[in-house]
Amino acid sequence: MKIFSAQQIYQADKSTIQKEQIKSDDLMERAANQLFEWLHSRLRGTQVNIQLFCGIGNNGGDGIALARMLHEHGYSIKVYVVNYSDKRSEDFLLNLERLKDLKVWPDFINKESDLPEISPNDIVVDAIFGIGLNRAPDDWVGSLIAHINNSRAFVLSVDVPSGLPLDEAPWNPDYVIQASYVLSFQLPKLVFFLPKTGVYVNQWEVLDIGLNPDFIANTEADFELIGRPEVLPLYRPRLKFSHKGTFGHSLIVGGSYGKIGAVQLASNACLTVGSGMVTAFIPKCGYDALQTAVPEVMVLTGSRDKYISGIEVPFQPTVVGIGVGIGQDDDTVSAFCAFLKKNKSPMVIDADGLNILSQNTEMLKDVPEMSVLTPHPKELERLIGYWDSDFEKLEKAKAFALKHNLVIVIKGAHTITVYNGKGYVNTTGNPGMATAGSGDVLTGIITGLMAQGYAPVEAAIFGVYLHGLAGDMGASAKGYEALKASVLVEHIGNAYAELLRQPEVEQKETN
Ligand SMILES: NC(=O)C1=CN([C@@H]2O[C@H](COP(=O)(O)OP(=O)(O)OC[C@H]3O[C@@H](n4cnc5c(N)ncnc54)[C@H](O)[C@@H]3O)[C@@H](O)[C@H]2O)[C@@H](O)CC1
Ligand SMILES: Nc1ncnc2c1ncn2[C@@H]1O[C@H](COP(=O)(O)OP(=O)(O)O)[C@@H](O)[C@H]1O
Ligand SMILES: [K+]
Repeated sequence: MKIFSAQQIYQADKSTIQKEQIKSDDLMERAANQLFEWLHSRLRGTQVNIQLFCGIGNNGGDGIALARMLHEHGYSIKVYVVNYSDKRSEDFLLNLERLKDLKVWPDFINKESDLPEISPNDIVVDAIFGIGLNRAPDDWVGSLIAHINNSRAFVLSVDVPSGLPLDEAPWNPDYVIQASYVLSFQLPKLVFFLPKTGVYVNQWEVLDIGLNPDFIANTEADFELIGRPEVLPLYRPRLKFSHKGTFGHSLIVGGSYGKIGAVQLASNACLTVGSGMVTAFIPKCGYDALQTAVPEVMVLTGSRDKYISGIEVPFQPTVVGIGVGIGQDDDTVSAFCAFLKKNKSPMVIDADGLNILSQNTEMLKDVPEMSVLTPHPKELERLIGYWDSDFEKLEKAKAFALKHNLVIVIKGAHTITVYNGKGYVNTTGNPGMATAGSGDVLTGIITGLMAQGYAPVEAAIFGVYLHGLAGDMGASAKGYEALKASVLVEHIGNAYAELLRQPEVEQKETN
């Protein structure tokens, strides 16, 4: 699903109005109808107090129109107009008149007003600011927002949590609605998925208000949300007469004394995701352990006992995954540097492999184009420098990826794969995956997919999704706390099965 900027959403609104020859308040009516249906189908007339806080723009207009529909269906409502500006939108004013026609009189909240009482049992509808927010809310509006947040009521935000700008960090983190649920129009917003702004969104859902589908299809978006529909077409089915050579020979280079497990996890994941063959290159100390732990993986060792030195392999791997548990010993840095100069295979680079690159930036020119780098935020910062906001982070990562023609996988709750000026936002995974070694598993997965012929950016997008799905299935079986990285590997097969599962309706039809 595409993720549009605020500007693109306004253009989509405009093109819909033109194409369908409707008025902008018709679109607002549609939006409010969708909001109403969502709420009504859940409440089914339950007598709960619904307090609607409406701004004076179109987001407020949505709230006022929703208030009318709730009132007409007998709900107990209280409407407040948050009067933060005298530049009221036409559709807001139109809907305010329609509400007054029903003899519903909103209270106006101004600078001087007392904050209304909100019970934890109330439902709050937050329609103060939408995507038009372009400067810091006044302090009195911020205080109202903080008051709503402190009420412990269920807060339903219209389109976006009020106070959250779409393209920069909030001016004051306390002046943003902490939404229990966000009903967002047509397309999800990038801020829902970024670490600093996603915290304001507990749950979200998109409401289809029928914006011009041609416009959406033909407009290039900087970001895309990656769910099952986006991932399924990337899957490469296995053919009957294929053999292990068809699915590539992966080389995993890594490990050091005390960190051989990282290679075990990565090579096991690489094999489990379907690489035809996997060879691990490790320091001598790990030989017995790795051969015992994963007998299917072939093992080569360097000349030193505890660290990798002189990476010599007697074959040309299809793909190389390098860096997990590798450390930063001087010999290892030299070995990595020499290996980069002679290596001809595409690469996946992780962990200390990335840290070595950050400290020896001249090595970057030898990294094969289209390689996949998989940094967590700290590793990314070492690579591209400090950022002030998630938005700056993404811009810098995009520029770095473009400059070196690389794929960068920024790991996190919503891992974002950046390539060729675009960002692909993952939707699978859970906090149980915040555990040692889960990144090593991802390195193995992406390497193993590239070995099977997935293009690097596809391997990254598909791999991140599958890794998260394995995490979700692992968490269902074990719970968050007990989810270890090895459990992720165990669930790779289930994740494939889940991805390829026929939807239930189709199954019924074929039975
Ligand atoms: N345009 C359309 O056709 C549709 C718009 N819809 C709604 O319209 C919203 C956007 O509406 P608007 O563009 O009116 O913007 P908002 O309702 O988000 O904001 C209202 C206005 O306040 C001003 N403003 C921004 N920051 C402020 C601040 N800190 N203090 C005081 N004033 C400030 C801006 O000039 C802005 O236009 C969407 O989020 C959505 O809820 C929906 O009704 C669907 C259809
Ligand atoms: N809260 C979370 N929700 C979803 N996925 C997470 C979360 N925390 C971590 N992950 C995932 O777990 C992996 C952690 O990788 P990394 O930080 O490299 O760990 P390690 O170095 O221990 O292997 C990443 O793929 C990341 O996306
Ligand atoms: K809102």
